[in-house]
Amino acid sequence: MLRAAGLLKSRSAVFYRQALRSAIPCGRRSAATGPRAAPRRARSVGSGTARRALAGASDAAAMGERLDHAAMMAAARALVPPLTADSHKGKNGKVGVVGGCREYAGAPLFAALSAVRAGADLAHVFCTPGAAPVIKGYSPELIVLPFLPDESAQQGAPAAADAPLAAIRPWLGRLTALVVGPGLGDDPAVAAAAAAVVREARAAGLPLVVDGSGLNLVAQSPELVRGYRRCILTPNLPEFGRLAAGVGLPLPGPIGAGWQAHTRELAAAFGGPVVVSKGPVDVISDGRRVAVVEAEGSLRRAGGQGDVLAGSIAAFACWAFPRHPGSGGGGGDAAAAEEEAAALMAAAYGGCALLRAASLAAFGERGRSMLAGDIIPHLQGAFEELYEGGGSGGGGGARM
Ligand SMILES: NC(=O)C1=CN([C@@H]2O[C@H](COP(=O)(O)OP(=O)(O)OC[C@H]3O[C@@H](n4cnc5c(N)ncnc54)[C@H](OP(=O)(O)O)[C@@H]3O)[C@@H](O)[C@H]2O)[C@@H](O)CC1
Ligand SMILES: Nc1ncnc2c1ncn2[C@@H]1O[C@H](COP(=O)(O)OP(=O)(O)OP(=O)(O)O)[C@@H](O)[C@H]1O
Repeated sequence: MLRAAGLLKSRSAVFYRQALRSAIPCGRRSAATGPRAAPRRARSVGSGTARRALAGASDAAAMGERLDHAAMMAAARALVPPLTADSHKGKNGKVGVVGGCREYAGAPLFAALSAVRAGADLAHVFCTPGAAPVIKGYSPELIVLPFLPDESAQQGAPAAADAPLAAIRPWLGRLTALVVGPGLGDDPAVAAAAAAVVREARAAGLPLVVDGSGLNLVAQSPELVRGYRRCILTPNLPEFGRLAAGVGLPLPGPIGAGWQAHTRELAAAFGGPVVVSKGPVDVISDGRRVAVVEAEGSLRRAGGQGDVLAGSIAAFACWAFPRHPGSGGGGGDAAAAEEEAAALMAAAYGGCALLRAASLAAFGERGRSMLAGDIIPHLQGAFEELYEGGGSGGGGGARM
């Protein structure tokens, strides 16, 4: 048993190291790290395919100031708070997740657990009553607050927002980042409540990560986040298309990675938020600059990986704005705006690189059976390897 555990551990460590090497874009790898030391397993050799598929998306670099990988990783690393003996509970981040309904209880669970596994101290899930027992039953770690409207109650959308907001409002002031959308679903009353929470969070300057169904809200009402600098939108390709339609940005041809080449334009159309366009590579832009996360990840496309990413980014967002002073709104000091945008880009990049490294390790262990939940135990080793200079290699066989 112990031997088996040790074996798993050392095998995981190999994958973290592979992930670290592949986190360095191909063109720079030989200069920075020399040739790959370890042979790659047959099932994790997809990066060439991915990069070919991505030919269009990487052109995004030509459409804005391209930020360097090493600089982005250094910026992400600089956000990570040291673990110190005088720290108190909450100092390293309190993440809220607005999401979870009867259909989708897994998405907020993945996001919230990933946030705490990435290093935030506390995670709260604001969900519907139908989702709460499932989430709570799965993890005693999470603070589960069933304050979103009951989907079965058929309330009118506008009126329904008042009571949920009143219940959630006192908690918002304690949070350091908020994820909106994983598993939120499309019930109008739930959507209205979530929109009200976004407005309130924005008014308080709370960093937001908007994902999943939350992006549908933003596509329908772009003004919710337009001009808000402390916001990261994390669309997959269909969500990217809906956001583009929402702000009147034309996209060429059918859905595909080529759309990612328009990430900078989409971010510019929102005029504040950072956009993370997920796909074969992750393209990140604040509307001016572009960073492309090309690290190898998993070949599995099991559902929920975006939720793990949203939670991971939220942990970095907590560290980017520890006490969220200021408004994060438009106008004001240009230097402060620049600094906020850079911090948010670094948070997004840090989360994307982490998710890819942990996915690669989970894929190495589970192959075709890999699920989103298998990634979460690997956040530890991936994090240590990428951001703390040498990992435990842990994760194999651990629980979420
Ligand atoms: N366990 C849970 O609780 C989980 C809950 N989740 C939550 O569910 C909610 C709705 O999310 P969603 O995944 O159903 O909606 P969306 O992302 O619009 O996909 C719709 C369809 O678009 C397609 N498609 C997708 N990607 C594509 C691509 N790259 N390129 C091309 N096509 C692509 C694909 O359709 P297909 O092409 O296969 O017919 C896909 O089925 C949301 O709140 C989310 O957080 C999830 O997090 C999963 C785990
Ligand atoms: N074609 C791809 N090739 C390689 N990696 C990918 C590809 N598509 C997605 N990924 C990886 O998966 C991550 C999540 O992207 P995905 O498109 O699965 O999000 P999502 O659909 O929002 O997820 P969820 O199932 O949680 O809703 C990306 O950040 C990237 O690391």
